[in-house]
Amino acid sequence: MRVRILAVGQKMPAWVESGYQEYSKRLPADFQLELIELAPGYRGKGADIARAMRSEGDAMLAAIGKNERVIALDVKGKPWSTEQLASQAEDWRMAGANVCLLVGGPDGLDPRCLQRADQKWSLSALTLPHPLVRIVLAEQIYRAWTLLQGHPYHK
Ligand SMILES: C[S@@+](CC[C@H](N)C(=O)[O-])C[C@H]1O[C@@H](n2cnc3c(N)ncnc32)[C@H](O)[C@@H]1O
Repeated sequence: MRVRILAVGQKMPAWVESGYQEYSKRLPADFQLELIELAPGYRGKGADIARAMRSEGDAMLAAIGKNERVIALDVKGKPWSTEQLASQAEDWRMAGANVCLLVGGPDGLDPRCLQRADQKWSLSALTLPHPLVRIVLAEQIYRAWTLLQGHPYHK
């Protein structure tokens, strides 16, 4: 089974890279977690934010695999407990499904990406900075995997 994170934002600071790696590297080969970083739209002087989000949306929609289950990370989505995430992951594994998780940039996800999603997942009622979201995802996916394995990490 493969889970891909499609996230807006490249050239992240070292703490983001190492936070993400800290958890993603713990997962075994048969539960792959892959991070695809997408270029942010232009937000410099005179930027048109709607246009920046459209270009991020174009890249994200093009990167979604043909048969992937698409889950948008959205503060207004449905909250899942770690147990619910583990149960979802088990369903995905049993169905042989590949999954992609969409993480927006500073201004959120392009509305077309939210429409394209099969499910919308909220990590919290708090709005998190987009670099932190990929780390939280890696940790929660690792935690869900340990729960399925009966590993003592999850208490
Ligand atoms: C800085 S947030 C964007 C905030 C923007 N105002 C919005 O409403 O989406 C960047 C991205 O991180 C993800 N994100 C931030 N907080 C989240 C949360 N609590 N639950 C799920 N995803 C979240 C979403 O994918 C969002 O598009």
